[in-house]
Amino acid sequence: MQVLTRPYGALHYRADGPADAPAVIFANSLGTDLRLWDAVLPLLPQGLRYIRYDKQGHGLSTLGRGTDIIDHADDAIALIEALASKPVVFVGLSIGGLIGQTVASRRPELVRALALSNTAARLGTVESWQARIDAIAGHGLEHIADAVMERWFAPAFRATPELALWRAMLTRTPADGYIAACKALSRADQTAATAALRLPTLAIAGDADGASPAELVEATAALIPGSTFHVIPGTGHLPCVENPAAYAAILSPFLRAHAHD
Ligand SMILES: O=C(O)CC1=CCC(=O)O1
Repeated sequence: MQVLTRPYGALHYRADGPADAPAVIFANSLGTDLRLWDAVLPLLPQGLRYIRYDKQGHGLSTLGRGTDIIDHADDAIALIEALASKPVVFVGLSIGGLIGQTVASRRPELVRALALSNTAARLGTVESWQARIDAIAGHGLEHIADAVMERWFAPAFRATPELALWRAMLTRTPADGYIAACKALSRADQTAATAALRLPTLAIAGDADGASPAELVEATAALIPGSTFHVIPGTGHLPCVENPAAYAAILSPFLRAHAHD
């Protein structure tokens, strides 16, 4: 078990690949843990150091404050500083993408390239996040789980037995950790900061994504000059789970082009 000590507690991470290799860090979405990347990692280029972690208040990581996107960016910065000797490629999905945008704008010297998956510079509204917080505070995560599955996955994947595992991952997320991240999402607006980013950027969307529709992902990518944008057909919010081969086919050339000096 790999752990980074933080001022508020412990961050659970996993690093695979040679310790001295160029590093790629993965930040996952609301209600998921680092297993989000299990299916796609074996399909990515060998010889890189792949670092993934449970956001604070998710998976095995303890919760600090976590109600501001900067709290989460500070965790990612601490991981990069502890584990990587050179700038990393940052791959962020959904809130993980907002964390990546925040790290790239606050500490540009740490990020050499950015992969923005199923994310945007702003996700949802203050009202929609408050409604979700109220629902969970009143009835728990089970109450919202079916609606979340409809945003996470396209109908074909929702018909598979694997759906139950992802639903369990969501409902087992600590409610306080989930609510803290919802508060961070409700406040986060990276639009101006992301428009000032100048680094190689790849954006990935799913055409059945009910949380960050493809047009929204494309609009965020368009803020960064030179970015490229890809849609994976037949996938929802978590295409690295639904179609890892297609996801790796898009991400791998980007890593080969940008992970090395
Ligand atoms: O749960 C959802 O609606 C999907 C999602 C929104 C932000 C995030 O990280 O996941």
